[in-house]
Formats: sequence, C-alpha cells, structure tokens
Amino acid sequence: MSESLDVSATNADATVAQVIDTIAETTPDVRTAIFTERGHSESVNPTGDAQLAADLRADELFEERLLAIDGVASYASEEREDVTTSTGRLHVAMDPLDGSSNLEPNSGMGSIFSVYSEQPPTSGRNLVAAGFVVYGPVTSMVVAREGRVREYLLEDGDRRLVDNDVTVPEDPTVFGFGGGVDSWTDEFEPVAESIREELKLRYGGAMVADINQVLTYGGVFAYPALQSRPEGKLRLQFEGHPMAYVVESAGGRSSNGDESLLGTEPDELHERTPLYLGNDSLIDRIESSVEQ
Ligand SMILES: O=P(O)(O)OC[C@H]1O[C@](O)(COP(=O)(O)O)[C@@H](O)[C@@H]1O
Ligand SMILES: [Mg+2]
Ligand SMILES: [Mg+2]
Repeated sequence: MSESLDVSATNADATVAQVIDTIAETTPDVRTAIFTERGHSESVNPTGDAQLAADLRADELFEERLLAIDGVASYASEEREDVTTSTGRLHVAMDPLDGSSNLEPNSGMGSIFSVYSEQPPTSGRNLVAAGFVVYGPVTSMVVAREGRVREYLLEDGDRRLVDNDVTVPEDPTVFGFGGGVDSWTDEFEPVAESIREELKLRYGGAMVADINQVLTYGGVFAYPALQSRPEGKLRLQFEGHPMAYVVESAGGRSSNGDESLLGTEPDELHERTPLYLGNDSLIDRIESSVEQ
C-alpha cells in the first residue's frame, strides 16, 4: 500500500473513532432532552411522522457536534429533508431518537447511527461502521466496526466495554413483529404464526431495544411489508442499513424479504423498506415464505 493511501485509511479510522466518541458524549444531553422536551412540535418529518420536541433537539445536537469533526463531510437524518454538507471524507446518517412514541409511556428509546464512505442516499455496502444507543434503565451502546460488534455501558458519556464480541446466540428465543396481525400479508402470516408457536414475544415499539433482545437472546425482529403498505414502515438508510450491519457483523442475517438489506440502495434518502433481522435459519424461513 502506498504511503498516501495508508495515511488516508488512518485518518478515516480516526474519524470513525471521533464519531463514536462524539455520539457517546452527546447521550447525556439527549437523555436531558428526553426529560425536558416531552411535548409535540408543530412539524412532521420527511416520512410524515409527527415530530416531538425531543426528536428535533436530539437531531440538532448530533448535527452540530458531528459536523464539527474535521473528517465528517455530511450529516443526514430521519428528521430533516436534505443532507447537510461540510468538507471531509466520511458521511454520517442518524435516527436521532428511535422509538420516540415510547416517550409518553416512559419505555425504551435509542439513537441509531451509520458511517458511510459515500454520501447518502447510498448502498449499505458503503458502510464503514454502525451502531446504536439504548436509553433504558442504563444507557448502553452497541458498535459494529471491522467485522466485530462491541457493547459498552455509558456513564456521563464515557464508554466502559462490557462485551468485546457480541454474537447472535445460536438457539433463538425471542421474536418481535411490527405492524399488527390484521395488517400482515398472506405470505407473512403463516411463517409469523409458526415462529410465534416456537418463540417468546418481545416487542417494545422501539427497534433499538427489540434488536438488543435479539442480540442478547437470539431470535428475530421484523417490520414486514403490510397489505396497505408494501414498502413497510422503517427507513432503509437510517434504520435498515445500520441495524443490518450490526446484526450481520454479529453473525446473524438481514433481509428485505428478498436479499440482504446491505445490498440495497435507496433511490431516495427517506425510502422505507420491509425489514427482517435475526438468526440465519429464521430469516431463511421468512424469505422463502414472503419472496414468491
Ligand atoms: O408503533 P409501531 O407500528 O409498532 O412501530 C414501532 C417501530 O417504529 C419505530 O418507533 C420507528 O422509529 P422512530 O421512532 O424513529 O420513528 C421503531 O423504533 C419501532 O420498531
Ligand atoms: Mg426509528
Ligand atoms: Mg426517530
């Protein structure tokens, strides 16, 4: 490798590390916003969801701090129409507050991040790192990078490593399927029913917490194509790609019903996708049922 390529790879690594540190350091302020900004704002986001004041505050905090990093060239988010650009080499995409409808009943929420080598909208193959924060009874952070997944506990924004090699357990235990039984398609319903007979239901209304159940106990999380909404609910760039990158790096599988989410590229920044994530064998069963 030439010296210049070597130097630029080192710079990219340093930028990824700064992005991860900055997200961790911002979590105490996001927790404060969860506490203080509990009301609705007047606005809706680009996919038509009502925005809470906390969604907007979390987005503002991440945008300002991540774009201040020298190597970060752009910031894209579920809460803003367009990509904000700067100069640099890597691109960050975020769901600043995931599961924000859980704010009122005081249930789990999180933040999801992805770092790409190309500006979104772009393929999941251009991811260089991804992960998420869970604002649960404790604040934790899961980071996938260079084929390995690590879990940290966060205290005042400082990270303490608790698991150096997170892997999806081989024997699945839990499942969580969004969208509601009456809305499922004829293709998804039978495989969902057979999985329901085998596994325990864990569905909390925040993808971050539900995926963390799958990483902890093994199983499957899905927000499938619905009869009224074949494109599903969740956003490919901000939720699908990063969670697929984490689950695949932890030895599991991701799918849009047809192929790995990482192989897909949105035509538009805010595009939705059906999404299935978890143990290999379960994703195989779902794919063979829904892909016809
Ligand atoms: O309320 P539903 O239909 O079960 O949807 C829950 C899903 O929607 C989400 O809350 C969407 O995320 P946002 O809160 O970022 O919009 C996911 O976290 C969760 O898996
Ligand atoms: Mg979300
Ligand atoms: Mg959100």
